[in-house]
Amino acid sequence: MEVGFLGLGIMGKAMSMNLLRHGFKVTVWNRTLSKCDELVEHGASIGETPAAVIKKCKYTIAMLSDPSAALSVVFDKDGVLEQIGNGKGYVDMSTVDADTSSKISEAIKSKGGSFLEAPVSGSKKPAEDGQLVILAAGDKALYDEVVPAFDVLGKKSFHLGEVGNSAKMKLVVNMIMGSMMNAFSEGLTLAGRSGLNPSTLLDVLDLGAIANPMFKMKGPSMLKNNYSPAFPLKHQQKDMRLALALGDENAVPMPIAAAANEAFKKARSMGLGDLDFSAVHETLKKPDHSS
Ligand SMILES: NC(=O)C1=CN([C@@H]2O[C@H](COP(=O)(O)OP(=O)(O)OC[C@H]3O[C@@H](n4cnc5c(N)ncnc54)[C@H](OP(=O)(O)O)[C@@H]3O)[C@@H](O)[C@H]2O)C=CC1
Ligand SMILES: O=CC(=O)O
Repeated sequence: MEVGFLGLGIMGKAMSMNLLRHGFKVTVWNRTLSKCDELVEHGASIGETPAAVIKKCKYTIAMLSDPSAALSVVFDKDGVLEQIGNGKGYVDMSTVDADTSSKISEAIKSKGGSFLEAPVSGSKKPAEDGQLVILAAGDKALYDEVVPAFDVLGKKSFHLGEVGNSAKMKLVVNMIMGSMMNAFSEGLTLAGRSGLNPSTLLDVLDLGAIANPMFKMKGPSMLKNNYSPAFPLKHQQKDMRLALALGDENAVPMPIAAAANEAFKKARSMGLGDLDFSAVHETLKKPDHSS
């Protein structure tokens, strides 16, 4: 199967590498074109523009940072819309809001193409290991056609109905995750400041009802102040912001998510946006008055 891939950030690189490893022919494009080189070494071809990739491939996947990137790659000059048409499918796996996804869907369909939104749960490691959870919605025939690619990228795929449903599902999931990360950071900090060993807290948490892979994976590196990015904090804050807007639309009070969003904003203001989202832990540390 031949696929195009737009966006080779943390996720896109891992996902397209995975497709190559499983025998897919992959044509890649990235805004910073030099990031294509490593994929080319592993057998990928390069498309000079999103339009060139769409022209070449029957199916194209996108994995871009945010709504503005997702829209730009479709609507701007040399974008997806210039070459999409009958018989071509576009699958946007970026995390965006339902409105953005619907705009893209309508534009693609108006040109005769078919569209799926398919954001994913799971981070850098699950992307490398083909263990993502794929939340697809939109054209069911396209979904059925790209299942072989989803089977390589993920451990489970859902088709959630009409476009917008997957965007919403993904935002709900990440709203919960961002709130949990803040509670976890506060717990680690409180343990340390009140004279407990935070490592022992990790062991205790892992044995009880609130044990989860995120605490287990992130806890030890957070205690070492290691925030090497798997899921960049700026993207988690974008997801909190979009989830809060969804809450606003639906008149759902979300005081915990709102507080978590403020903490992620504070972290961004401290210059931590490109680090892992667990770096929100740093917002709780005492200022250093030593200098
Ligand atoms: N990392 C993770 O754990 C997960 C991330 N996600 C979601 O997946 C998406 C990608 O995340 P991730 O790979 O981590 O992000 P990165 O920041 O690593 O990569 C972002 C990608 O978007 C591209 N991009 C940004 N702005 C534009 C633009 N205006 N036009 C064209 N391309 C642009 C970047 O290109 P360039 O290289 O030129 O900057 C890069 O390819 C996000 O929506 C994120 O929320 C979902 C699940 C897990
Ligand atoms: O969106 C991030 C994730 O880990 O899922």
